[in-house]
Amino acid sequence: MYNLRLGAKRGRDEVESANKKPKEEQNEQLETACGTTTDDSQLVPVTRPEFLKAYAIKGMENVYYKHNWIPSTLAHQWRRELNDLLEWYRPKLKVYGREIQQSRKIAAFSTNEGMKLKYSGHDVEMHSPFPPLVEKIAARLATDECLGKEVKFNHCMLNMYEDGSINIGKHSDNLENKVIVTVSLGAERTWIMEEKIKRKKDAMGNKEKVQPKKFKWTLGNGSLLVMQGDVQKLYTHEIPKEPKIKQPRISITFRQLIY
Ligand SMILES: O=C(O)CCC(=O)C(=O)O
Ligand SMILES: [Fe+2]
Repeated sequence: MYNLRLGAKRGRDEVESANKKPKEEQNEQLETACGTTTDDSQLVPVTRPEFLKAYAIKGMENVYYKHNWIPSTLAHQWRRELNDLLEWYRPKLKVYGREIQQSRKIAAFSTNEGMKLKYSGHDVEMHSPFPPLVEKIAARLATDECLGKEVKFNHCMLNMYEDGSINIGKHSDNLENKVIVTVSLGAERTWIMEEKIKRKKDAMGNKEKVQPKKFKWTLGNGSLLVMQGDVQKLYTHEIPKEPKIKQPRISITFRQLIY
């Protein structure tokens, strides 16, 4: 079980400043997938009891975190190699009719050529198949020692954080992402998940004050995070800016996308 820092004071400041996020981040959840295949029989969640038991995040369901999945030297090596991919680019998002360039570079891949993905008015540049190293990492995830052989991914999105000035604002991913497995490579970054709550109004029409539960921990170099089930419906997640961090991080988010 990984040790969490819940609702720490420093976290609060970070969450508040992350809330004043640039407009480019605001609509990140408005992602739509389309294509021709909806055969999701191949898309099964992680069920391996040993993994689920050992790495469950306390206080949440369907979120799992393994801090030392691979040795840190290997993680650095993978990051350097992925850094040289030719598919990295900065998406141009349309927000309230204006075009804004996202500060975070991404690279997107699918196993099937027909997969199309859109977010914030932007058609994601999708490449197929997965690059050899990404394929190798996916195969290492899908073993009996890790997630289990049956856990396959049809899409992955890589994110590049050159340093702590690059963040990802508070968002949830589309529910069509049945499973998201994130491999973190490089600089350690803070990860915050926050419960989504619908605040009721009182007789005067004022919204009730409720403190959403927050979960916050560090995503280590070579770590593994799994989100599945209802997680996107129940929680937001974000990686705030951390100006003191000067080192780069790349995340690979392996996904099972129904499209
Ligand atoms: O970089 C990460 O670990 C998270 C990225 C993320 O939330 C996303 O791509 O939707
Ligand atoms: Fe996300």
